[in-house]
Amino acid sequence: MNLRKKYNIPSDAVITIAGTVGVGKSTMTNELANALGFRTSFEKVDLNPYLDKFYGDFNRWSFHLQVYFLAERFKEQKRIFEYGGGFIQDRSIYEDTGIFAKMHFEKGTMTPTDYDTYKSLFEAMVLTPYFPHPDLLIYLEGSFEDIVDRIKVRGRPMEQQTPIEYWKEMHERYENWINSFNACPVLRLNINDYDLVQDAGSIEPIVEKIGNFLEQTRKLVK
Ligand SMILES: Nc1ncnc2c1ncn2[C@@H]1O[C@H](COP(=O)(O)OP(=O)(O)O)[C@@H](O)[C@H]1O
Ligand SMILES: Nc1ncnc2c1ncn2[C@H]1C[C@H](O)[C@@H](COP(=O)(O)O)O1
Repeated sequence: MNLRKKYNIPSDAVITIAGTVGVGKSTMTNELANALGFRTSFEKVDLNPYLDKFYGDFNRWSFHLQVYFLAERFKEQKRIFEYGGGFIQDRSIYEDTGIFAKMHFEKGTMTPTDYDTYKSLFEAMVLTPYFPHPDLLIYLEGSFEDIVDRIKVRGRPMEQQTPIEYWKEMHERYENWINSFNACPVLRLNINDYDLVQDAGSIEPIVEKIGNFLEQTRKLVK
């Protein structure tokens, strides 16, 4: 039986997968979309013209990269809106501003003027009808050691050359960020509690959790 129907997940739901670099968002996006018969919305890392340059020189490229990501996510958001939902989205727009832009500004690798410009652009774009909040944000969490191992195994060259302190800082910021995030309902999943790579069957308990969670949030809204 179709897992979406079995667990009563609306066909127009929009579910965003959040979490630090390497935690397993893309893998989860693919598996969940397959299980639910949903479309996917991915970050296109290979086609990003700034990402490599950014890792080589944060000061020079952080503003360009944030503006590029913002434009890409806005286009994706519009696509999701036009299809009428039924999407799994790899990373939320909230992380761009709440984690990345903020971190680069606070560490001094984005100037205050650039950060202000970015924030006003973000606010102007997000406050449009194309930006309904997702029905659910799934937050993937795990130990710093496990996540760094995954970054190493995946082996993107630009990420291998990045000092480990960068990933540590990001891991800590994510924990703080999610604890105060309230733009939409959040379901937290620990990466030690499932294994989508070795065990294909581990997606069903996750879908069941999502179904139960959405049902609870529907009751709260009524
Ligand atoms: N459940 C899992 N168990 C083991 N390895 C995983 C799991 N999920 C993802 N991985 C591996 O971890 C690495 C990062 O996963 P990915 O989905 O690309 O993360 P993200 O999109 O969050 O950066 C990949 O090499 C992927 O195969
Ligand atoms: N908003 C962003 N600013 C800087 N870097 C970013 C941003 N969004 C994604 N990234 C980087 C981090 C990774 O190197 C790649 C892809 O992210 P992943 O978590 O592996 O999907 O882009």
